[in-house]
Amino acid sequence: MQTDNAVRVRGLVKRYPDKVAVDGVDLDIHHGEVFALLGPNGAGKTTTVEILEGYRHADEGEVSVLGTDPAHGGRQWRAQLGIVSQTSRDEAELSVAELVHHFAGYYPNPRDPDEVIAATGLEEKRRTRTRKLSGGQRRRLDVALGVVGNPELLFLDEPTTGFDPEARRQFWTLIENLRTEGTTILLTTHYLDEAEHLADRVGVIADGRMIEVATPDTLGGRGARTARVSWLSADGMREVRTDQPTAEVARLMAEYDGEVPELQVLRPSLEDIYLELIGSVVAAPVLEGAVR
Ligand SMILES: Nc1ncnc2c1ncn2[C@@H]1O[C@H](COP(=O)(O)OP(=O)(O)OP(=O)(O)O)[C@@H](O)[C@H]1O
Repeated sequence: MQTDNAVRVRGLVKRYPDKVAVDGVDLDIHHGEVFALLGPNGAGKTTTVEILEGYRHADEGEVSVLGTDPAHGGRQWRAQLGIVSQTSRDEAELSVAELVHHFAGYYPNPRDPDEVIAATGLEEKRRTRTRKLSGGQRRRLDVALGVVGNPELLFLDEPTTGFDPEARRQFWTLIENLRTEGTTILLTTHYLDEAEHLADRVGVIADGRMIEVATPDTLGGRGARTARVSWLSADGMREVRTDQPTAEVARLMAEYDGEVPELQVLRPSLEDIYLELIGSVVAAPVLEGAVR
Protein backbone atom coordinates (compact mmCIF):
# COMPACT_ATOMS: atom_id res chain seq x y z
CA MET A 1 0.00 0.00 0.00
CA GLN A 2 1.24 3.49 -0.82
CA THR A 3 1.33 5.67 2.25
CA ASP A 4 3.13 8.75 0.97
CA ASN A 5 1.06 11.51 -0.56
CA ALA A 6 0.75 11.74 -4.34
CA VAL A 7 1.88 15.36 -4.11
CA ARG A 8 3.96 16.93 -1.34
CA VAL A 9 5.03 20.55 -1.52
CA ARG A 10 6.85 22.54 1.17
CA GLY A 11 7.79 26.21 1.04
CA LEU A 12 7.37 26.55 -2.73
CA VAL A 13 8.53 29.89 -4.12
CA LYS A 14 8.48 31.06 -7.76
CA ARG A 15 9.63 34.55 -8.70
CA TYR A 16 9.22 36.31 -12.01
CA PRO A 17 11.20 39.52 -12.64
CA ASP A 18 8.40 41.78 -11.43
CA LYS A 19 6.26 39.39 -9.37
CA VAL A 20 6.50 36.72 -6.69
CA ALA A 21 3.93 34.38 -8.23
CA VAL A 22 4.14 31.66 -5.56
CA ASP A 23 5.17 32.73 -2.10
CA GLY A 24 5.83 29.83 0.27
CA VAL A 25 3.09 27.34 -0.60
CA ASP A 26 2.67 24.02 1.26
CA LEU A 27 0.41 21.40 -0.28
CA ASP A 28 -0.38 17.72 0.30
CA ILE A 29 -2.59 15.74 -2.06
CA HIS A 30 -3.49 12.26 -0.91
CA HIS A 31 -3.56 9.28 -3.24
CA GLY A 32 -7.02 8.85 -4.74
CA GLU A 33 -8.46 12.23 -3.81
CA VAL A 34 -9.83 15.02 -5.96
CA PHE A 35 -8.22 18.27 -4.83
CA ALA A 36 -9.46 21.61 -6.20
CA LEU A 37 -7.16 24.63 -6.22
CA LEU A 38 -9.22 27.82 -6.11
CA GLY A 39 -8.14 31.43 -6.38
CA PRO A 40 -8.62 34.64 -8.31
CA ASN A 41 -6.89 35.42 -11.63
CA GLY A 42 -3.15 35.72 -11.14
CA ALA A 43 -3.18 33.99 -7.73
CA GLY A 44 -0.46 31.51 -8.72
CA LYS A 45 -2.50 28.38 -9.48
CA THR A 46 -1.16 27.67 -12.97
CA THR A 47 2.41 28.44 -11.92
CA THR A 48 2.09 25.96 -9.03
CA VAL A 49 0.52 23.30 -11.28
CA GLU A 50 3.17 23.76 -13.98
CA ILE A 51 5.94 23.29 -11.40
CA LEU A 52 4.26 20.04 -10.29
CA GLU A 53 4.11 18.96 -13.95
CA GLY A 54 7.81 19.70 -14.42
CA TYR A 55 7.23 22.49 -16.94
CA ARG A 56 8.55 25.26 -14.72
CA HIS A 57 11.27 25.22 -12.13
CA ALA A 58 10.86 26.29 -8.53
CA ASP A 59 13.14 28.95 -7.07
CA GLU A 60 12.81 27.56 -3.55
CA GLY A 61 11.09 24.73 -1.73
CA GLU A 62 10.65 20.96 -1.86
CA VAL A 63 8.37 19.33 -4.41
CA SER A 64 7.56 15.64 -4.72
CA VAL A 65 5.08 14.29 -7.29
CA LEU A 66 4.52 10.52 -7.21
CA GLY A 67 7.75 10.29 -5.23
CA THR A 68 9.85 12.22 -7.74
CA ASP A 69 11.12 15.80 -7.94
CA PRO A 70 9.42 17.04 -11.14
CA ALA A 71 12.58 18.97 -12.11
CA HIS A 72 14.23 15.56 -12.61
CA GLY A 73 11.23 13.48 -13.75
CA GLY A 74 11.99 11.11 -16.62
CA ARG A 75 9.78 9.46 -19.26
CA GLN A 76 8.50 6.76 -16.93
CA TRP A 77 7.45 9.34 -14.35
CA ARG A 78 5.77 11.50 -17.01
CA ALA A 79 3.82 8.51 -18.39
CA GLN A 80 2.01 8.32 -15.03
CA LEU A 81 0.69 11.87 -15.42
CA GLY A 82 -2.29 13.16 -17.38
CA ILE A 83 -2.22 16.85 -18.20
CA VAL A 84 -5.03 19.09 -19.37
CA SER A 85 -3.49 22.56 -19.52
CA GLN A 86 -5.14 25.87 -20.35
CA THR A 87 -3.77 25.89 -23.89
CA SER A 88 -4.69 23.23 -26.43
CA ARG A 89 -2.23 21.18 -28.44
CA ASP A 90 -2.35 22.07 -32.10
CA GLU A 91 -2.70 19.15 -34.51
CA ALA A 92 -5.30 20.78 -36.74
CA GLU A 93 -5.23 18.31 -39.64
CA LEU A 94 -5.89 15.13 -37.66
CA SER A 95 -9.40 13.90 -36.86
CA VAL A 96 -10.57 13.45 -33.29
CA ALA A 97 -10.30 9.65 -33.49
CA GLU A 98 -6.86 9.78 -35.14
CA LEU A 99 -5.51 12.11 -32.48
CA VAL A 100 -6.88 10.18 -29.49
CA HIS A 101 -5.59 6.87 -30.93
CA HIS A 102 -2.23 8.50 -31.71
CA PHE A 103 -1.87 9.81 -28.15
CA ALA A 104 -2.82 6.42 -26.67
CA GLY A 105 0.26 5.04 -28.49
CA TYR A 106 2.56 7.17 -26.35
CA TYR A 107 1.61 5.37 -23.12
CA PRO A 108 2.49 1.91 -21.82
CA ASN A 109 -0.98 1.15 -20.44
CA PRO A 110 -3.55 3.36 -22.20
CA ARG A 111 -7.32 3.35 -21.95
CA ASP A 112 -9.39 2.18 -24.91
CA PRO A 113 -9.37 5.32 -27.12
CA ASP A 114 -12.91 4.66 -28.39
CA GLU A 115 -14.23 4.45 -24.83
CA VAL A 116 -12.50 7.74 -24.04
CA ILE A 117 -14.06 9.37 -27.13
CA ALA A 118 -17.50 8.19 -26.01
CA ALA A 119 -16.97 9.25 -22.36
CA THR A 120 -15.99 12.76 -23.43
CA GLY A 121 -19.05 13.10 -25.67
CA LEU A 122 -17.08 13.24 -28.92
CA GLU A 123 -18.64 10.22 -30.66
CA GLU A 124 -20.39 12.32 -33.30
CA LYS A 125 -17.19 14.25 -33.99
CA ARG A 126 -14.78 11.33 -34.24
CA ARG A 127 -14.14 11.92 -37.96
CA THR A 128 -14.01 15.72 -37.70
CA ARG A 129 -10.68 17.48 -38.12
CA THR A 130 -9.71 19.13 -34.86
CA ARG A 131 -9.50 22.62 -36.42
CA LYS A 132 -13.24 22.39 -37.16
CA LEU A 133 -14.27 21.75 -33.55
CA SER A 134 -16.08 24.40 -31.51
CA GLY A 135 -14.33 25.82 -28.43
CA GLY A 136 -16.20 23.51 -26.05
CA GLN A 137 -15.63 20.46 -28.26
CA ARG A 138 -11.92 21.32 -28.46
CA ARG A 139 -11.82 21.43 -24.65
CA ARG A 140 -13.49 18.00 -24.48
CA LEU A 141 -10.76 16.72 -26.80
CA ASP A 142 -8.13 18.19 -24.45
CA VAL A 143 -9.72 16.22 -21.61
CA ALA A 144 -9.80 13.05 -23.77
CA LEU A 145 -6.07 13.44 -24.52
CA GLY A 146 -5.36 14.01 -20.82
CA VAL A 147 -7.04 10.81 -19.67
CA VAL A 148 -6.27 8.38 -22.53
CA GLY A 149 -2.91 7.47 -21.01
CA ASN A 150 -4.71 6.07 -17.94
CA PRO A 151 -2.82 8.40 -15.60
CA GLU A 152 -2.27 7.80 -11.92
CA LEU A 153 -2.29 11.55 -11.35
CA LEU A 154 -4.39 13.86 -13.50
CA PHE A 155 -3.89 17.65 -13.68
CA LEU A 156 -6.89 19.60 -14.93
CA ASP A 157 -6.29 23.34 -15.34
CA GLU A 158 -9.72 24.98 -15.79
CA PRO A 159 -10.98 21.96 -17.72
CA THR A 160 -14.61 22.99 -18.27
CA THR A 161 -14.14 26.58 -19.44
CA GLY A 162 -16.42 26.97 -22.45
CA PHE A 163 -18.48 23.84 -21.74
CA ASP A 164 -22.26 24.06 -22.03
CA PRO A 165 -24.17 22.89 -18.91
CA GLU A 166 -24.81 19.41 -20.31
CA ALA A 167 -21.14 18.93 -21.24
CA ARG A 168 -20.11 20.07 -17.77
CA ARG A 169 -22.38 17.45 -16.14
CA GLN A 170 -21.01 14.80 -18.48
CA PHE A 171 -17.48 15.85 -17.54
CA TRP A 172 -18.34 15.63 -13.84
CA THR A 173 -19.52 12.04 -14.36
CA LEU A 174 -16.25 11.23 -16.14
CA ILE A 175 -14.24 12.65 -13.22
CA GLU A 176 -16.36 10.77 -10.66
CA ASN A 177 -15.68 7.55 -12.56
CA LEU A 178 -11.93 8.24 -12.67
CA ARG A 179 -11.98 8.93 -8.96
CA THR A 180 -13.83 5.67 -8.29
CA GLU A 181 -11.07 3.89 -10.22
CA GLY A 182 -8.51 5.50 -7.88
CA THR A 183 -7.09 8.29 -10.05
CA THR A 184 -5.68 11.21 -8.05
CA ILE A 185 -6.86 14.51 -9.50
CA LEU A 186 -5.67 18.10 -9.09
CA LEU A 187 -8.21 20.49 -10.53
CA THR A 188 -8.11 24.26 -10.86
CA THR A 189 -11.43 25.93 -11.52
CA HIS A 190 -13.26 29.22 -11.22
CA TYR A 191 -16.58 27.36 -10.93
CA LEU A 192 -17.33 26.98 -7.24
CA ASP A 193 -20.19 24.56 -7.93
CA GLU A 194 -17.70 22.36 -9.79
CA ALA A 195 -15.33 22.34 -6.82
CA GLU A 196 -18.21 21.65 -4.43
CA HIS A 197 -19.48 18.78 -6.57
CA LEU A 198 -16.16 17.09 -7.35
CA ALA A 199 -13.57 17.89 -4.71
CA ASP A 200 -12.78 15.96 -1.55
CA ARG A 201 -10.76 18.98 -0.43
CA VAL A 202 -10.21 22.49 -1.72
CA GLY A 203 -7.24 24.82 -1.29
CA VAL A 204 -7.72 28.57 -1.63
CA ILE A 205 -4.70 30.43 -2.96
CA ALA A 206 -4.47 34.22 -3.22
CA ASP A 207 -1.50 36.41 -4.04
CA GLY A 208 0.78 33.38 -4.13
CA ARG A 209 -0.16 32.12 -0.67
CA MET A 210 -2.32 29.21 0.45
CA ILE A 211 -4.95 30.76 2.68
CA GLU A 212 -6.85 27.65 3.67
CA VAL A 213 -7.19 23.95 2.87
CA ALA A 214 -10.43 22.23 3.91
CA THR A 215 -13.30 20.07 2.72
CA PRO A 216 -15.86 22.07 0.71
CA ASP A 217 -18.33 21.96 3.60
CA THR A 218 -15.88 23.07 6.30
CA LEU A 219 -14.11 25.87 4.40
CA GLY A 220 -14.10 29.15 6.31
CA GLY A 221 -14.30 27.39 9.69
CA ARG A 222 -17.15 26.94 12.13
CA GLY A 223 -19.76 29.60 11.73
CA ALA A 224 -18.99 30.36 8.08
CA ARG A 225 -22.20 28.60 7.08
CA THR A 226 -24.34 30.28 9.72
CA ALA A 227 -27.83 30.89 8.34
CA ARG A 228 -29.16 34.37 7.63
CA VAL A 229 -32.81 35.10 8.27
CA SER A 230 -34.11 38.26 6.63
CA TRP A 231 -37.54 39.89 6.49
CA LEU A 232 -39.21 43.23 5.87
CA SER A 233 -39.86 45.01 9.17
CA ALA A 234 -41.68 48.31 9.66
CA ASP A 235 -38.20 49.98 9.57
CA GLY A 236 -37.05 48.27 6.35
CA MET A 237 -35.17 45.01 5.64
CA ARG A 238 -33.74 43.29 8.72
CA GLU A 239 -31.28 40.41 8.82
CA VAL A 240 -30.02 38.23 11.66
CA ARG A 241 -27.34 35.53 11.56
CA THR A 242 -28.24 32.49 13.59
CA ASP A 243 -27.42 28.80 14.11
CA GLN A 244 -31.11 28.20 14.88
CA PRO A 245 -33.05 29.60 11.92
CA THR A 246 -36.14 27.53 12.73
CA ALA A 247 -36.41 29.10 16.18
CA GLU A 248 -35.93 32.56 14.66
CA VAL A 249 -38.69 31.91 12.10
CA ALA A 250 -41.01 30.66 14.86
CA ARG A 251 -40.30 33.81 16.86
CA LEU A 252 -41.05 35.98 13.83
CA MET A 253 -44.28 34.08 13.10
CA ALA A 254 -45.42 34.75 16.64
CA GLU A 255 -44.42 38.41 16.38
CA TYR A 256 -46.27 38.92 13.07
CA ASP A 257 -49.10 36.57 14.05
CA GLY A 258 -48.67 34.53 10.82
CA GLU A 259 -47.11 35.51 7.51
CA VAL A 260 -43.71 37.23 7.87
CA PRO A 261 -43.20 39.86 5.10
CA GLU A 262 -40.53 38.86 2.54
CA LEU A 263 -39.14 36.14 4.79
CA GLN A 264 -35.96 34.45 3.52
CA VAL A 265 -33.66 31.88 5.14
CA LEU A 266 -30.30 31.65 3.37
CA ARG A 267 -27.08 29.80 4.04
CA PRO A 268 -23.85 31.16 2.51
CA SER A 269 -22.79 29.11 -0.49
CA LEU A 270 -19.22 27.92 -1.05
CA GLU A 271 -18.91 30.90 -3.40
CA ASP A 272 -19.95 33.35 -0.65
CA ILE A 273 -17.42 31.82 1.75
CA TYR A 274 -14.70 31.79 -0.90
CA LEU A 275 -15.29 35.48 -1.76
CA GLU A 276 -15.15 36.38 1.91
CA LEU A 277 -11.87 34.45 2.33
CA ILE A 278 -10.10 36.03 -0.64
CA GLY A 279 -11.63 39.41 0.16
CA SER A 280 -9.54 39.48 3.33
CA VAL A 281 -6.34 38.99 1.31
CA VAL A 282 -6.76 40.58 -2.11
CA ALA A 283 -6.72 44.38 -2.41
CA ALA A 284 -10.21 45.86 -2.53
CA PRO A 285 -10.15 47.27 -6.11
CA VAL A 286 -9.67 43.78 -7.56
CA LEU A 287 -12.78 42.61 -5.78
CA GLU A 288 -15.06 45.51 -6.41
CA GLY A 289 -18.16 44.33 -8.15
CA ALA A 290 -17.44 40.71 -7.27
CA VAL A 291 -18.59 40.91 -3.65
CA ARG A 292 -22.26 40.58 -3.08
N1 LIG B 1 6.03 33.65 -17.61
C1 LIG B 1 5.71 34.62 -16.77
N2 LIG B 1 6.46 35.73 -16.66
C2 LIG B 1 6.17 36.71 -15.79
N3 LIG B 1 5.08 36.70 -14.96
C3 LIG B 1 4.30 35.61 -15.04
C4 LIG B 1 4.54 34.53 -15.93
N4 LIG B 1 3.57 33.58 -15.75
C5 LIG B 1 2.74 34.07 -14.81
N5 LIG B 1 3.16 35.27 -14.37
C6 LIG B 1 2.53 36.11 -13.31
O1 LIG B 1 2.49 35.33 -12.13
C7 LIG B 1 1.26 35.52 -11.43
C8 LIG B 1 0.54 34.20 -11.24
O2 LIG B 1 0.10 33.72 -12.52
P1 LIG B 1 -0.67 32.33 -12.68
O3 LIG B 1 -0.83 32.10 -14.16
O4 LIG B 1 0.05 31.27 -11.92
O5 LIG B 1 -2.08 32.63 -12.00
P2 LIG B 1 -3.44 31.79 -11.97
O6 LIG B 1 -3.83 31.69 -10.54
O7 LIG B 1 -3.27 30.52 -12.72
O8 LIG B 1 -4.44 32.77 -12.74
P3 LIG B 1 -5.70 32.48 -13.73
O9 LIG B 1 -6.85 32.12 -12.85
O10 LIG B 1 -5.88 33.81 -14.38
O11 LIG B 1 -5.30 31.39 -14.69
C9 LIG B 1 0.47 36.54 -12.27
O12 LIG B 1 0.67 37.82 -11.71
C10 LIG B 1 1.10 36.44 -13.64
O13 LIG B 1 1.00 37.68 -14.32
